[in-house]
Amino acid sequence: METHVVDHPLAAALLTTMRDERSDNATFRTALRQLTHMLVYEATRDAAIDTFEVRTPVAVTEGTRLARPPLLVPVLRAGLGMVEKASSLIPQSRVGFVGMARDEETHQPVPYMESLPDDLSQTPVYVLDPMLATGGSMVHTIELLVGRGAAEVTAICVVAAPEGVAALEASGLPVRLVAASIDDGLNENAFIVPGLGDAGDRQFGPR
Ligand SMILES: O=P(O)(O)OC[C@H]1O[C@H](OP(=O)(O)OP(=O)(O)O)[C@H](O)[C@@H]1O
Ligand SMILES: O=c1cc[nH]c(=O)[nH]1
Ligand SMILES: [Mg+2]
Repeated sequence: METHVVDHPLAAALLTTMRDERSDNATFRTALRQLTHMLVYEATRDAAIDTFEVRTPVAVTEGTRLARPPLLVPVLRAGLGMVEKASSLIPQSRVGFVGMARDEETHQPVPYMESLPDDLSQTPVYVLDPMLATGGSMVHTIELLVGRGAAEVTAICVVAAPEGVAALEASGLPVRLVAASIDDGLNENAFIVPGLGDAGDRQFGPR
C-alpha cells in the first residue's frame, strides 16, 4: 500500500498542538482544520488535471482544474472537523457521510449512518478521519465504498498506528494512506500512543 507521511515543520507544529492535552476544543479544531489543508494538499499532488483556456487581463493562457474531483467522506464524528477545509480546497468535490463509533469493550466499529452516492465507479474517494487505530473503522468504511464501485480510495488521517496501517494493507482494498504521523502503537484500550486522545471528544466533547 502506498503510504505518504507528511513530514513538514508546519505540519509537525500543528500536530503538536493537537497532541497537547492543554489545547481546548476550539484550539484543537483550528489545528485540525489547518493540518487538513496540508494533508489534502499532499493527497492531491499527483491528481490528474484538465487544461482549458483562460484570459488574464493581459493575455490568453492555459488554465488547469482537477480532472476528477474526489468525493469527500468524513467519518463521523471526528472526520467532520476535516470536511469544511477539504471541500473549500476542492470546491467541485461532493460530500458523502459515514457515521461510526467504536464499541468501548470490543473496539469494533458500530456503524450508525451512511449517506453515499450509489455509483462510485468513476469517482476517486477521500475518506477523512483523524485517527487510524486498529483500522477497523477505516476498513469498514472502505468496504462500504467498494461495495458501491469505488476503485480508488485515499485515507486521509492525522495519526495512524502501525496496527491500523497493517490492517489496511492486509485488507487488500484499493487504498493509499496520507497521514501526518505513524505513531508508536496502541495501548490496552486500543488508543494510539502517544496519539492525541479521542479525536471526537477533543473537538465536540464526550459523547
Ligand atoms: O481504527 P479504529 O480502532 O477503528 O479507531 C478509529 C476510530 O475511532 C475514532 O472514532 P470514535 O469511534 O471514537 O467515534 P467519534 O468520532 O464519534 O468519537 C476515530 O475517529 C476513528 O473513526
Ligand atoms: O487514539 C484513538 C483511537 C481511536 N480513536 C480516537 O479518537 N483516538
Ligand atoms: Mg471518539
